[in-house]
Amino acid sequence: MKLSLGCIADDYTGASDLANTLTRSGLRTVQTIGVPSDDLALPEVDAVVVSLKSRSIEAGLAVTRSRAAEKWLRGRGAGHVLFKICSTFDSTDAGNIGPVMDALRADSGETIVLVTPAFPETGRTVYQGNLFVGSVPLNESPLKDHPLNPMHDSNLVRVLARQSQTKVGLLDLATLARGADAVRERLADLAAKNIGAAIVDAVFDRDLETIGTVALDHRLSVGASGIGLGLARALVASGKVKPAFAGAASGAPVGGPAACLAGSCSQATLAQIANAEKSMAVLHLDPEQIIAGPGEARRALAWASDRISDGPILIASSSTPDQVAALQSRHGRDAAGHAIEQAMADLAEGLVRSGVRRLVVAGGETSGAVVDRLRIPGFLVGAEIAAGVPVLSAVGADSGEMLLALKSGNFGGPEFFSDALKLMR
Ligand SMILES: Nc1ncnc2c1ncn2[C@@H]1O[C@H](COP(=O)(O)OP(=O)(O)O)[C@@H](O)[C@H]1O
Ligand SMILES: O=C(O)[C@@H](O)C(=O)COP(=O)(O)O
Repeated sequence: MKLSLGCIADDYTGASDLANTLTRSGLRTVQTIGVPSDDLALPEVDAVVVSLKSRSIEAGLAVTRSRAAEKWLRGRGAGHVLFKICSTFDSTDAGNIGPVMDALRADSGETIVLVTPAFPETGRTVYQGNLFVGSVPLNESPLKDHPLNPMHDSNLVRVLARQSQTKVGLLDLATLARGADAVRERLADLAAKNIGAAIVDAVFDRDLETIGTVALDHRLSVGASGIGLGLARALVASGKVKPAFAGAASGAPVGGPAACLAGSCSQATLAQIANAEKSMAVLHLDPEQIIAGPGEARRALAWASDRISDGPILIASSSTPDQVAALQSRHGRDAAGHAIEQAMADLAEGLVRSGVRRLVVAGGETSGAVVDRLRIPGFLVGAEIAAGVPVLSAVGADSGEMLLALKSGNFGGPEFFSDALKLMR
C-alpha cells in the first residue's frame, strides 16, 4: 500500500471529520487509533488518518507522538502529511499546534508550511488571518468558554506566533484569488524572509482547492477538514488518485441496543441534549459526584440497564459555562476534565458489556477516552450524519462489529442524536 496522503489528527472526532471529508472527496480512507500495529489488517486505501489524543496533553508528548505517526505515514509512501487541528484552532499559548508543526516541519525538511483551519461548510472562515465562527470572530464565539482551551484571540498569525519557534506570516485572500501561481510566488517571498509558516485566508471551497493544489508541492500542511478537501480534490484533479465511491462502509445492520454519551459542554451539544429529551430517556450526571468517586457511574449504569431494552438512552455530564467554571474552580480544570472523561469511558465499557453495539459520543476529548477504553484500533467511514460527522464502523474491535459516531462538540444540527441513530442501524 502506497499512501497518496498521510494525516495526523490531534483528536478522534477531528480525525473522523477529516476521514469523512476525504472519503466524500473520493479518497479511500481509513481512520486508525494511534499508530497502527503491524498486524492490523488495513484495506487498500489512498489516505490514512492517524488519530492521536494530543490536543490538550503536554506539548513534548504531543510532539513525540506526532513524530511517530509521521514516520509511520512516510514509511507507507505518504509524500504529503496533513497535521489536522481543530477548525476553531483549539490550543493554548503553551501549544500544541506550534510545537507539533515546528517538529514535523524540521523532520520533513519543509521551508514553509501552509496553515488554515478554514472549513466553510461548518462556518469556519479565515480573512486577514482572523478566524470567524459563523458571523463572529473566534474570540466572541462560544469557544471563548471552552472547558479546556478557551480561545480569546481571533488573529491566528498572533496565536500561532505565540506557540511556534518560527516566524509566522499571512497569505491573504486577495493573493489567493489570483490563483495558484500567485500563491506560490507569495510563499517564496515569505520563505525568503525566513518565515516558516503562513496562515492562509480561505472563505469558500474554491479557495481551499487553490490551497490544496499548492500544498501538494510541499511535504507538510496544517489545518482542518477544509484543507483536507482541497488536498483530496487536488489529488483527484491531478490524476494521482482515482476517485472512489463514498461511504463504502455502510454494510449490514448491526442492531442491538443504542446509547449516547455527551461530555461536550458546547452550546451546540447543550441544545442537542435538550432536544433529545423529546425522543429518548436522558440522564444528567452530577459532575461533583463523578469527581467524588465511581458511585455516580455505577448509578448511571443501573439506570441504563433498566431502560436500554425499551429504546435508545442518553447520559450527559454536560453543563453550562458558569457551572463548568464553578466546578473547575473547586477541582482544577485538568482534574475535573480527566475525572469526567474517565467516568464516560467507564460508562461506555459498561454499556458495551451489556450489549450496546451502536454508540454516539459527543465531545472530542470524551470520544478519545471512550474509544481508548473500548480498545478500538480503527474505523471505516460510512454515511454522513451531519457536516463533519460520519457513521464509523469499527475495525478489529474486541467487541466485534460496532457502529460509532464521534461528534465534535460544535457540530451537528439540533436533532443530532436522533439523526445519528436513524443512520446507525
Ligand atoms: N460538567 C462539566 N464540568 C466541567 N468539565 C466537564 C463537564 N462535563 C464534561 N467536562 C469536560 O469538558 C471537556 C469537554 O471537551 P470535549 O469532550 O473535547 O468536548 P468538545 O468537543 O466540546 O471540545 C472534557 O474534558 C470533559 O470531561
Ligand atoms: O475541525 C473541527 O472543528 C473538528 O474536526 C474538531 O477537531 C473538533 O474538536 P472537538 O470539538 O474537541 O470535538
